[in-house]
Amino acid sequence: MSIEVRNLSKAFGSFKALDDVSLHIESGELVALLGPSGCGKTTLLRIIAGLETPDRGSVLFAGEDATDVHVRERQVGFVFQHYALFRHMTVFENVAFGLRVKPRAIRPAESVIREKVHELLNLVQLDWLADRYPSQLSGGQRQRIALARALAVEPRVLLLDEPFGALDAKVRKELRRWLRRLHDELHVASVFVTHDQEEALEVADRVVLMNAGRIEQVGTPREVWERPATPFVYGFLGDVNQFQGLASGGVLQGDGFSIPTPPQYAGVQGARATAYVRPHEFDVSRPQDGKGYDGIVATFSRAYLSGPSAYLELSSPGRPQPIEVELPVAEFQRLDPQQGEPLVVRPRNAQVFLTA
Ligand SMILES: Nc1ncnc2c1ncn2[C@@H]1O[C@H](COP(=O)(O)OP(=O)(O)OP(=O)(O)O)[C@@H](O)[C@H]1O
Repeated sequence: MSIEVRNLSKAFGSFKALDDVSLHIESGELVALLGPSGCGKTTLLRIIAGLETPDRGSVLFAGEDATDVHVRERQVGFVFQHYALFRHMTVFENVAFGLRVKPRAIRPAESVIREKVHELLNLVQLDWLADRYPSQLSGGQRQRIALARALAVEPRVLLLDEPFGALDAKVRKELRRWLRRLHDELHVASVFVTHDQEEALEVADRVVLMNAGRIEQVGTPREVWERPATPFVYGFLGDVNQFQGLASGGVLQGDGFSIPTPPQYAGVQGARATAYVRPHEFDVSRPQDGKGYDGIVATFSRAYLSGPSAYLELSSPGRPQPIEVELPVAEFQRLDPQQGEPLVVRPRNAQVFLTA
């Protein structure tokens, strides 16, 4: 079932937690809400769930207005980071809970409940833990049981708020791949909140980048990574170097470099602009005596190797931040820079935004 939110706004006192947010999520899509702490991700999820009422705007499920539908009738399944299982109930009883509390008229027979719970426990691959209590499970197992419990009532949409946030990095990685496979089997619309960009880019069909109550960009992981729409998205998704300059006639002229500006800035004359360059988007060489060079002269300070890459830090006069460069290890070894040595770095690729 598809989810649509239209022009949602929500304020807490004078603080705008959501400011005119619109979004469409297709049935079968797994969408990540990604952004820094406090940007409104959870508020958006809670409004979709029906746990929070918007000041303005509407929520539609399968094209029908659900804004005033009570949380119990929305058929949403949700899993929160600290959504504790019932401690006094076994795993089996936890998963069965949502079915057992249904009104008598629509409550399934005991035999149907048993079958359904075992089916769900098999789905999350933990049927062998049915008789245990939550305190006898690992954190990852608890989250998978919480998910099984959310799925028991056959939700039309699945909402997950940092479901793996409290777990260590290795377990998180396993669980998010597992979530992807599970989502593909279930084919519901799923929305999960995260502030971990790697998690969002790896798992989601589309990523919604949020900042200060607004959506900055919506796109596939590749689109948002390769073509960030705003400086905020650039800075949020991975490391990036910034270079100030003046944009005129289709070119950003900076200190020692020039970079073409996007077509929409072709007519701009003498506007202040910033170029965003990822660490792997530089060529690095030694300045050659007597020749002019096209590039930024910077002093090599240090480097470390990690996997196939070398990460270099260079300083340049007038720049408070070092320039961060990533080179293939073999190239770094060929160059073999010495500490304090001047090098020339040249952006191969950059995205330019006018500076407000
Ligand atoms: N019930 C509330 N009363 C007052 N302020 C609230 C309430 N709920 C949320 N806020 C504020 O609204 C803003 C958005 O909160 P929200 O929980 O949606 O952010 P988030 O992006 O999910 O953040 P995090 O990643 O830290 O969970 C925050 O500044 C928060 O303090």
